Formats: sequence, structure tokens, C-alpha cells
Amino acid sequence: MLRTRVKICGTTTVGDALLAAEAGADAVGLIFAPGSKRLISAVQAREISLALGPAVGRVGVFLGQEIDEVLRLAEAARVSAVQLHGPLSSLELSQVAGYYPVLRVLRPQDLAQAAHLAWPPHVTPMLDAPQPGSGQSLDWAGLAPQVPAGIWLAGGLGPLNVGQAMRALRPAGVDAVSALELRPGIKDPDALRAFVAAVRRADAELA
Ligand SMILES: O=C(O)c1ccccc1NCC(=O)[C@H](O)[C@H](O)COP(=O)(O)O
Repeated sequence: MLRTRVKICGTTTVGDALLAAEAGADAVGLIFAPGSKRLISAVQAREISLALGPAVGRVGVFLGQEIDEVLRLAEAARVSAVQLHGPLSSLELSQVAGYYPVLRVLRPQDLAQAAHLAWPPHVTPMLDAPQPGSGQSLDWAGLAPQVPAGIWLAGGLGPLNVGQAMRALRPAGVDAVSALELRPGIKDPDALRAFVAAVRRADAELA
């Protein structure tokens, strides 16, 4: 059966990371983007990485940062993958992908141009709303003709709508933050568990 990967983004504490793991998430997102309400230090992120053990992915999230800074923070935090938002040359993308698997974030307006791109090895595209972490959802059905197979999906996903999004786009992975929080950076355990359960129900339905 197809198993859609689940990433719980904006995780800032060991307790919330373990909650995500226990709920069945495949990865947590650790945000290093300047100005984020869910910003985490490399030291806090490393504590989370070590506490999670070998089986759960830790994705370092970056926006518009220099490649040297991305690689420095990723190494210090012991992440297993990185997620890159913002402008980036194909050379920069390949450089980072030489060290870490990359989720390369695209906005809806980038899809047409991205259709002509050959992704470097170890890069997976991820569709997100123009304002990351804002809880804004996308017109999944309208975007379906432009969305390539194997893409990951974010943008306003939560327990109540992730099944609908999965039916429309069949993403390889889904990612959420705003709908799973009590307040920025702090998870709502019920919403988080309900999100993972909704993904698994949709997987079973789509099998
Ligand atoms: O969440 C943030 O604060 C953030 C800030 C800057 C860059 C990325 C950020 N989040 C990245 C994510 O992967 C979010 O989970 C994704 O944008 C979906 O967010 P939401 O629509 O709130 O579920």
C-alpha cells in the first residue's frame, strides 16, 4: 500500500518531537529561517535530533540563507535532510544536495517553469503556499494538471482537509504546521495525532 510520508514542521521541543514520532510521523521540521515564529537554535535542534533516534527524519528548514550557513547549521543540528525556500541557483541546489537530501520548495507560480527542469539527484520538489507557515491552503484540484508525480505537499494542511488534498494530488509526502499548533512553535497533541491518522485513512482509501 502507498504510504504517504508525513512531516510535522516547526517542531521546537523534544517533547513535541517525541509526540510526533509516537503519532507515526516520518519526520519533523526544524526551522532555521530568520524571523520565523518557530525559529530554533542549532543546539535545541541537535537535542531533538539525538532524542528522536535513528528512525525519524529531521529536516532543517531554510529561507534565503547563504549555502555556507545552511551547511553549517545542518551539520550542527545533525539533520538528516534540508528544505530550501526562496531563490536559489541550480548550482547552489546541487551543492547542498551533495551533502543532504533536499526538499526544494516551489510556489504555485513556480510550477510552470519547474515543469521544464531536470532536478539534480537527491532533490525532491515540494509545493507550498507563497507565504510558508501561514496556514494558507492551495487550490489543489486547480493545480493538479501542473503538479508532477512524486511531489511533496504543504500549505494549510490539517486533519480536516489533508484527505481531500491527497485525493486531488496524490503527493508522496505531506507537511503541516499551523493547523497542528496551540500557539506558534507549540503543538496541539490532538490535532497532530488526528493529522497523522487522517493521512493513514486516506492512504488506505487510495490503495
Ligand atoms: O513555518 C514557518 O514559520 C516557516 C517560516 C519560514 C520558512 C518556512 C516555514 N515553514 C515551513 C514549512 O514547511 C511549513 O510547514 C509549510 O510552509 C506549511 O505551513 P502551514 O501552511 O502553516 O501548514
